[in-house]
Amino acid sequence: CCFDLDFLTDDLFPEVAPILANTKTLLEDLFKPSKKYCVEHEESPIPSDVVAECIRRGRELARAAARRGNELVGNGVSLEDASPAMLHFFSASLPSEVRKASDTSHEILSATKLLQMKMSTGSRTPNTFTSFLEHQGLRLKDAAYCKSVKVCCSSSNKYRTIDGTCNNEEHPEWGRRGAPFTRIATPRYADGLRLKDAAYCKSVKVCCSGSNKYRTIDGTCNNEEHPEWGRRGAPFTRIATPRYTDGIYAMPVATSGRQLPNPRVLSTRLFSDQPIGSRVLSNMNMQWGQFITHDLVFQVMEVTDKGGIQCCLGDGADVLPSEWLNDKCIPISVPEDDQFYRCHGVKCLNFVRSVTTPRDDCSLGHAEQMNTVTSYLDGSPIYGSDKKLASKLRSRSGGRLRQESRKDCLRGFLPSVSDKFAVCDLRNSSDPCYLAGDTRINQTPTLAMLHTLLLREHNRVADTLSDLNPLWSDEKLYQEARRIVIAEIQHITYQEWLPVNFGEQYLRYYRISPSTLYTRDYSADVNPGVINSFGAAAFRFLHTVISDNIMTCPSGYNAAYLHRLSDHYFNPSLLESTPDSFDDVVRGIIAQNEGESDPYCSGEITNLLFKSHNRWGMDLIAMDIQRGRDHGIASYNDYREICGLQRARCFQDLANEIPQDRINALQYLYECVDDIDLFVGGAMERDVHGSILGHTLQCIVAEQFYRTRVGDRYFYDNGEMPHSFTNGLYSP
Ligand code: HEM
Ligand SMILES: [Ca+2]
Repeated sequence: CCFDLDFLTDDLFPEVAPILANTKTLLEDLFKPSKKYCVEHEESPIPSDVVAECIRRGRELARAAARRGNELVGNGVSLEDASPAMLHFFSASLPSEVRKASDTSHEILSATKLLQMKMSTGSRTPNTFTSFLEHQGLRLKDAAYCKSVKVCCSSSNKYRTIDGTCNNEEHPEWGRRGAPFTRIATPRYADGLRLKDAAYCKSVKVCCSGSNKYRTIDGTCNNEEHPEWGRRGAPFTRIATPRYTDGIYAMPVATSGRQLPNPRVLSTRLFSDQPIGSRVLSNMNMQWGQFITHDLVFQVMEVTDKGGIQCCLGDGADVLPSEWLNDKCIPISVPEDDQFYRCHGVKCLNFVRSVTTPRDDCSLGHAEQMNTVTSYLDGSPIYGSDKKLASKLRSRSGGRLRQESRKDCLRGFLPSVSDKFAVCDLRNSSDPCYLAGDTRINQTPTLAMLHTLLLREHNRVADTLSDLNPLWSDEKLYQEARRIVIAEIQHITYQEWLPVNFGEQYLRYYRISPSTLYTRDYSADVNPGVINSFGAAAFRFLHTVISDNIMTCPSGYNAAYLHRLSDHYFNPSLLESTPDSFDDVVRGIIAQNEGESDPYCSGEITNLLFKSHNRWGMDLIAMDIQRGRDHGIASYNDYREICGLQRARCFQDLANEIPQDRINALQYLYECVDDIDLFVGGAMERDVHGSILGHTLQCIVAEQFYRTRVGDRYFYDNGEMPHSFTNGLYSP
């Protein structure tokens, strides 16, 4: 029963690294014949040396892929500044911690893939492999065995501690009483599924200080048992098994093994452009929705060391040939007969995979995408999700945030970014381009407007507090003002925005109804992390309510001017063209109705997204569909079941939730009812009573907002906690 690692041979390269296989020289060194390993029988746990070897080779493979990506950019395969594809990256570089986590996760994914190929040579199929792996993982996760050691040290450290902790400042747990013996050789245990090598992938360790009246900036230490929950950089949580073709990371295919329907075709056939306005909801409702989205979730795309990744020829005429294609590319191809793009000769839309991250315990397994902002509804777009940025945004006096003044304007504006031309699409160097706690800030003028209102609100509250408490420090004023502004955001969201959009009755049903009293709903068992299918599918349905135009109204509302959305992406100068402009935008967004929430979508976002100076842009709906696949989001049918509906065995079984004409369209486009993407199937459902969503998307959205509230120890209406608001803070 001996086997060797020769299974890692040339013919398997294309499966692990299809793109690298084209440049074989890179791989020759990686897969030299290796020494022999033995296993006793097929069902025994995986021998640790095999795991170690797969990890080593996976690491090399992932590093070779990253090197190749950089070389491609060095050879000129790169995106033009201010092109639609480049603007979609929001920022050309990612923070180093995000890059590092992404690199490690690719090493883990490649190792998992190699291991899968090894294990599949016996009775185990690729599909049973991941559940097998999970079982191994579970075994390792139980009991005290896997709790990572957390040691907190106080700053005064003149003397040794009694138990040996805090001697080494980087590793305060080294040498402590109760430490495991160290090894100088690999143990002969058959359990090595976790990547224990500290330098390679550290299980997440978070240290919390005792004083915790205020939230941390990065979301850590909210949950005292699991201080890592909800933090910036956490993996998204899943409520369904992912739909990857190989169970690990490969893009999903149809049940038949053929390609799933083309996302652009689904977008044009099912989400056509019909300007129907909502009868009740204003455009501010849309804007608030996007703002809280940015508070809860930000999945970023992979980049190279040198910037964004190019997947299509510069003019979109085709996909790049495979020898120039980065392995993180998943471009959307455009069919020849596309009504819009064919006029511009476009056959390829740039699209890149989301950054993945290791699981908190570094275990092997399928891909998890990273949320680069805090999962809590905590004003992170205003304050930032990391300490460095948060600090850059503060004025360091009176608890205020930095703001800039403008001639003839009473109120302040957001500060300016230093690299304006890199992140905005500007016509003149005097055009504004703002810095805030979130890099998506400049996407539209109305988003920047809401950010500005909240910045002004923070400074207004800080000034009021400072008048009332002249002895408070800058830090105290900042934290107290931040606490109040976060409470306002939570209150508006739960008390007003959710009921108006999703129906009071349903909020009661899902136990997230607003309340005017203190609550004691906090539950330390609820993980507030963002559910992958919420960000990558369900909440994106609200893209259908975006209007074609931004409206501005002069004071007195005696006129209304419309500005095409596609002329204003990444250029917020509409807010500053005259001293009255900002207020005109505020009046306009309140007076204008948002789009109806139905599967009709503005061409401004399905043909012209981030168009800048070009004649064509990207398609947001095609992106939403492709993103769901990139994240391995389970199918619509799986989610029907999870949300309590009958699983459909044929298209006609959808009739209770989806109107007949849409069933016909789905049947025309998809081969099998099990293939329907969650975003698409969910969007086709009839609204449930009082909501703008159908049953399945509503169920995911409601689950998320339940977790966001009940899993947040600092939620503003929690009573009887050390950090709770006192009653009547503002009473005279
Ligand atoms: C003019 C308005 C808007 C524009 C231009 C816009 C554009 C975008 C873009 C470009 C993405 C990233 C797509 C990707 O790479 O996968 C995105 C993601 C998303 N959008 Fe919007 N959006 C807008 C409004 C909204 C609104 C109103 C909502 C919901 C209320 C929303 C919810 C989302 C969600 C949940 C994501 C995923 C976020 C993430 O995972 O990072 N968006 N949007
Ligand atoms: Ca947040």
